[in-house]
Amino acid sequence: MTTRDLLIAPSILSADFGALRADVAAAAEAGGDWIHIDVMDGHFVPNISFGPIVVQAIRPATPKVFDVHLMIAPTDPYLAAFAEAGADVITVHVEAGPHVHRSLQAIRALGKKAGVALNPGTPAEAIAPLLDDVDLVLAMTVNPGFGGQAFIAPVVEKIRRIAALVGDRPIDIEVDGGVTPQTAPLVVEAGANVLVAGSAAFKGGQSAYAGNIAAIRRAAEGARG
Ligand SMILES: O=C(CO)[C@@H](O)[C@H](O)COP(=O)(O)O
Repeated sequence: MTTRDLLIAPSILSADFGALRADVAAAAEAGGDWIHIDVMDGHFVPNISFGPIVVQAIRPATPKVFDVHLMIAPTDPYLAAFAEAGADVITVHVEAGPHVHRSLQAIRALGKKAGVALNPGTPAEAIAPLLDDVDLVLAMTVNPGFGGQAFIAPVVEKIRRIAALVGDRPIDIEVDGGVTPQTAPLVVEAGANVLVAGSAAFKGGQSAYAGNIAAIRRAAEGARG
């Protein structure tokens, strides 16, 4: 995985759960660079999605990077299971527990890329003590738990501060929530390079995925100059 390349990561929360492996394959073939996988526990966020056995079940769909976003607390008892299931990047929330360094170091010890996510209300400065332990920072532009929510525009300035804190370190800056061809240029201009898109990628059925992903990429590339 190359850092700071522009990457589009379809979020399978908006996929067809009745045919999930085939829909993941379709999103990858349609041009998704990473596959974004939202894990929710009904405790850290008010929704429940799936666990490591589903990640394992869809792993054969594509060799592309599986970007697993854990919206669960606690995280540490489950890290090894997600690594074994086929995650390539594992992201934990800074708000999910008091020992985030321990979680990030455990992810790297499992041979995986370590990400830290920030809810919209968490200041950018929360990443400052973590920069030596992360490969990715995920800025949520919705409160996590559901697809199809409205983009929280004030987070764009926070992304700019995250980019300044990251500097030239090889750390990806990912944005998730309400990403569309309209909002993608805003977050890319602020410094993001990995764009997660759920409803905007999966709308219209499989025949539309390639056009949906290309539209987000085109809009984002325009903002990179
Ligand atoms: O993590 C989440 C929601 O908690 C996201 O990954 C959503 O799946 C994004 O969906 P859209 O806002 O793009 O529809």
